[in-house]
Amino acid sequence: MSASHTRLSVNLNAIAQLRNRRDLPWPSVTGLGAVALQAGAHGLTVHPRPDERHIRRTDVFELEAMLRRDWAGREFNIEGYPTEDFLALCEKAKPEQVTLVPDDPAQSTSDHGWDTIGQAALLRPVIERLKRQGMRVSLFVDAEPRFAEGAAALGADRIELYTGPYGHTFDPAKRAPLLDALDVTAKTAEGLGLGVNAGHDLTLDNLPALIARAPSIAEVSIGHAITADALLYGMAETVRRYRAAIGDTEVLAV
Ligand SMILES: CC(=O)[C@@H](O)[C@H](O)COP(=O)(O)O
Ligand SMILES: NCC(=O)COP(=O)(O)O
Repeated sequence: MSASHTRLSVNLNAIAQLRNRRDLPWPSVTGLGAVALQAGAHGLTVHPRPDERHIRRTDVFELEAMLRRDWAGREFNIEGYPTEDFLALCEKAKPEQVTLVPDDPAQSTSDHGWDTIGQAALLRPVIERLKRQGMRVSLFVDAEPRFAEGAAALGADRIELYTGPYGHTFDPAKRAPLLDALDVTAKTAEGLGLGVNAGHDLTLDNLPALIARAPSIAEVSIGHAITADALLYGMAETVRRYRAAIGDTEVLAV
């Protein structure tokens, strides 16, 4: 199998949510992040929401310090809605990538992408502000080519394809048109010079068909299913299984 283009970023939200059940420091967000990196995850992703239901500001800075200290070459990806607080957090943590997500604070999870055309006035100055400070900017979008076109016009570096509808579909026949939409949006983005990430409800079951259809996807960020599988197989073995599912055979320095 030829080396994959796709890399895995492990989202630690669910680990943090489990930790927050008690006033105790375990399961350790940094500890399990380190296990994931040791097993070859290309990076770590967090989505610090305003209510700190899972990832806390303190987690962000502990992870940033650990990555900078111990994991040269691995990436930190911070996701969130561009409030002033969120932008200030990113400017302090300086992750390699910021993924902007149009979530309302009351949402239970991310369930749609940006209207990169209708919300251009909000997004453009934010993208410029983050890029000026050396952070790569990715915009979370639904699988519609027009949103990739809007992201390119705004000067974003990447899009992240919202794969929730695909992840919620288990019938291969019903998955086909969803894969078509993801593929055409990815190809539209690439044709405009954008990188393509993907995420939300990706699993060991649905990843191979997605990567086979859109092999140019640069990064998949996965948290919910990886955490569920880690309860069965352990984090290290789970990361190895997800890397195999995306065809990532790169030998990384540890
Ligand atoms: C943007 C996205 O789809 C996910 O990365 C998001 O982080 C999920 O958030 P919760 O973990 O809070 O459901
Ligand atoms: N951007 C998607 C992500 O980071 C994790 O989403 P999920 O795997 O928890 O659904």
